[in-house]
Amino acid sequence: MIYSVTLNPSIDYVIELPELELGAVNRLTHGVKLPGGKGINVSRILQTLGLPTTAWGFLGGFTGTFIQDRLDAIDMPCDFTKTAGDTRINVKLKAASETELNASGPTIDAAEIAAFKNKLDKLEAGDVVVMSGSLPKGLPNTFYRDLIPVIHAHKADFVIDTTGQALLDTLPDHPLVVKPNHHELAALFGDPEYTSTDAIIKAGRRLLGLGAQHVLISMAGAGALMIDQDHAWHGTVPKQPAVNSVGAGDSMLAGFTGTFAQTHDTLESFKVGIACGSATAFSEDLATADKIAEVKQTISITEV
Ligand SMILES: Nc1ncnc2c1ncn2[C@@H]1O[C@H](COP(=O)(O)OP(=O)(O)OP(=O)(O)O)[C@@H](O)[C@H]1O
Ligand SMILES: O=P(O)(O)OC[C@@]1(O)O[C@H](CO)[C@@H](O)[C@@H]1O
Repeated sequence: MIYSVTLNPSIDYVIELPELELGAVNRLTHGVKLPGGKGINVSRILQTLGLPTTAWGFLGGFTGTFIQDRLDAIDMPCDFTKTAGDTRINVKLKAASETELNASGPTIDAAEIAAFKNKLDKLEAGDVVVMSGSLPKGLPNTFYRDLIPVIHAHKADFVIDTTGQALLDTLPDHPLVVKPNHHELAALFGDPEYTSTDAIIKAGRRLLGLGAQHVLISMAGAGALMIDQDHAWHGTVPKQPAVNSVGAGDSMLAGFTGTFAQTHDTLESFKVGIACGSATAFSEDLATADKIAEVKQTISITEV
């Protein structure tokens, strides 16, 4: 089972207009409300792939009810902890360029935190916990890290989608996979933007040396790299107009983690990860199974 943890879910209100004029009344040409938050996106893709998943996190208020209803409608297994505050609404504005307005979310109180932590008792050996997204108010910055000993005590693996020092701090605990994009990787080691694949691979190997089990480096339209103890591979992505960047990284992480948990086949997991990421980039919402299968056919992987 793969459990996703979304401590700060959101309704993603995706709106479109030809051009945004600040200080004026703007009329939308299109608007859609989606259940969002990085972990929820991970679980949605896992479910699309037919892989077992359960979504954990906090939901509250009318916005929380909306998300729960939308997930129930697709038969997503969920076990959210109820919060007194309203789950946030994030605005994803598509005009000449994409702008995201992410709210801070409700404050979580001590009783709600304790109720959430009790869920971890359900973990079994071989499960994976994917923790991603921002922390709502009320939770300490160490919240994700503090869950790791509990996850390990159940002989389960973990993934934390984070960046910077928070990412480095998790490495000694051997995350199943880390997924920086190439800009985040450069920033991590205080380097300027990398200009060669070799330099990116070298930096990726440093993350392996520090404890990551797999390093997945996404490079948007330039494809992705996968590095493990024995190999480094580059995967191409197909050329199609990208219509959506929201959730592409989550989709990639879901594709890799879910496939690896089932098969322990790094190469196949890498391929599925790229297919899920790119299929979402080419779709208005998260990728469908058909789109993932179509995109997967076009990916080629080479050892580098
Ligand atoms: N323009 C694109 N064309 C094809 N595939 C893309 C494009 N943008 C993203 N992808 C796919 O999605 C994956 C993740 O994208 P990206 O490198 O932007 O990660 P990220 O920065 O974590 O994304 P996010 O915007 O979700 O935070 C890429 O490796 C690729 O497979
Ligand atoms: O504010 P956070 O928690 O960092 O990110 C939240 C978010 O932007 O991430 C997802 C895409 O990755 C969206 O569904 C959601 O709105």
